[in-house]
Amino acid sequence: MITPDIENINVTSFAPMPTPEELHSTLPISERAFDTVMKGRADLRNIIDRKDPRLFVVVGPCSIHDPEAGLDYARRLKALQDEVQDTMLLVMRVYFEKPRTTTGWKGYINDPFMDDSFRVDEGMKRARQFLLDVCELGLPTATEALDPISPQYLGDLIAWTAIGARTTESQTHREMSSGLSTPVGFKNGTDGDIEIAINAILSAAHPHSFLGINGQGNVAVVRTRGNGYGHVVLRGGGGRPNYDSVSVAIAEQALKKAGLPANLVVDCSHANSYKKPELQPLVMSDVVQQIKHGNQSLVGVMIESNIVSGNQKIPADLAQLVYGCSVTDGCIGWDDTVDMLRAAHTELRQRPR
Ligand SMILES: O=C[C@H](O)[C@H](O)COP(=O)(O)O
Ligand SMILES: C=C(OP(=O)(O)O)C(=O)O
Repeated sequence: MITPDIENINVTSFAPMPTPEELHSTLPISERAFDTVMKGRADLRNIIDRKDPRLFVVVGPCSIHDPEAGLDYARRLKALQDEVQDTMLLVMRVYFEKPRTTTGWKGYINDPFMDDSFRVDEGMKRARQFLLDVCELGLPTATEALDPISPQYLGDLIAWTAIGARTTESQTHREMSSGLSTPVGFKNGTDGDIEIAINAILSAAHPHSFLGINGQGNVAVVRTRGNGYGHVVLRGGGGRPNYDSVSVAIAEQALKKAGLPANLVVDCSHANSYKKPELQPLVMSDVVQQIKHGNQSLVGVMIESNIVSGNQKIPADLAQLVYGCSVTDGCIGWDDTVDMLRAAHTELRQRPR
């Protein structure tokens, strides 16, 4: 029995959710989506294992808030993927869970109607539908795993996972990562600390036992195998970027010292571009030059991109929202995204093999 007056003093209610299995049976994975996810994960593992010389590119909106615009973006990206596929593997950034520095909209799962109604049940369903739609286009997806329960609902539709700068040091997220089915990129901390990401890789590579839920929605002790595909995502921090060749060499040395393979991803956004989206192409071009000059550790990049550049505040009247423009961090617009990726494609064709 839960005793009122002493327990859950600050909890106002518990709203029921469908179980992961119920949501899977409402929106089952299709054959095409299954193939996309399996191929996407295999391609990513092959890139990380150096069996595939391409660069993987996690590219897409800072967050999804309008599935129609998100799918419009996905169709454009799929066409671009077909064009650049011999040098790059494009994986769409499909971020539904936003970690906030203090408060703010926490993403499409938490508040899909953006009106503080917090219909997490509806958000999870719509998120799953969106992921299915993207995978059915043949485009693999990447997301940030923030809530440790969400992967039970959506994990079958994800090819690459990020653990964010604010949670890389969290044991809960390292445990969760040890059971994820995808390669996992651990961001360095917001202060620029890469040691926490290295410790996260070491921790997540081990088996863990921790509390979670199973497919039937029962509280369970989750026992994991350990995830051998953890890697560092350099996102800058503490007021300075860390994508330059010296920072990359420092990260390589730190990984070597920890006995880990030198696998690095550069996030062109966030502190690497001082949160100025228009600077992302400069970061990307620097990374591509490092690769062209023989760097062996850079396996991927991340780009925050949308149909329309910049970002917008969420207006009280949602009809005023600008179509295809971020409601969280600023993004580079579509035309610049195409230019940036085509330029990288041309350069990467000349990379040493
Ligand atoms: O990329 C996303 C943001 O940088 C992150 O969610 C933090 O956002 P905030 O500082 O606006 O809360
Ligand atoms: C929150 C994000 O990044 P970081 O964790 O690097 O701040 C993000 O990529 O949306």
